[in-house]
Amino acid sequence: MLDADAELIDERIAVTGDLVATVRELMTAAATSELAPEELEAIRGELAVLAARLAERSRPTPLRQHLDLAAIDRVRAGASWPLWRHNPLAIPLDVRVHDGVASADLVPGPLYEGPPGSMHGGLSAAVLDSLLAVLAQVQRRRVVTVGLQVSYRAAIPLGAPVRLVGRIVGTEGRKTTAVGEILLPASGPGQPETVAVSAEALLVEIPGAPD
Ligand SMILES: CCCCCCCCCC(=O)SCCNC(=O)CCNC(=O)[C@H](O)C(C)(C)COP(=O)(O)OP(=O)(O)OC[C@H]1O[C@@H](n2cnc3c(N)ncnc32)[C@H](O)[C@@H]1OP(=O)(O)O
Repeated sequence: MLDADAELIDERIAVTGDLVATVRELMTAAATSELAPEELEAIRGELAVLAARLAERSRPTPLRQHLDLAAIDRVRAGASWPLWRHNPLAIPLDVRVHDGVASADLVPGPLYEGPPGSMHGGLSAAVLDSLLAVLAQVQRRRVVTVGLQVSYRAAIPLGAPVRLVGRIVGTEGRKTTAVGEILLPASGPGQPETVAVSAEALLVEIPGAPD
């Protein structure tokens, strides 16, 4: 690949990431705005123009950064992995892997609501699935999840920080078992974090290099 091509791809990845981050802000603002109906209708018209402009040239699926062998080496050296940066429907996570433990911080926003005021269980499952799949892939295995068992132990309030952690507990042939948790902050100094959600994933290696 020519240097100029690589620079263009890097620029597209960066600019699209920033664009999608702004779209996420827009999604929250649209869903929660209390402007007058006529103002909302005017804004909708402006946004429809922008949506059509973006769609003038498009790709079949979202842009994505590949967790390939080079990226895995960077993560193993301490870089975080910006998961789902380019898909506004998914929850973005900066995944770190240190001493075999994957972790990420998250503040559930208004769009993550399931039961009133707390996080949707399917979204909790999705973030843990993603975290554990990245962790397995950082072991240089290209994997998909074939099973995910989730236990909801405490509600996760919206707007407050939580911590995701995951680790691998077993590997047998093509199969990897990994466990993860979503932790609520400790209520005070010396207090433990509360496990709000725990999950166990079974991941199976599929042919091909990690990507
Ligand atoms: C950047 C990277 C990070 C990306 C983050 C996002 C990742 C999100 C992760 C996902 O959600 S992945 C999407 C959901 N998963 C799928 O779409 C997988 C669908 N399933 C398949 O495609 C096939 O089942 C699969 C290729 C995984 C396996 O089919 P194979 O024919 O190659 O293998 P086989 O069926 O022989 O299974 C291999 C082993 O896994 C076991 N296995 C397969 N499916 C299972 C299952 N459902 N439950 C329990 N065990 C299962 C199976 O018993 C066997 O065990 P043994 O080796 O001990 O015999």
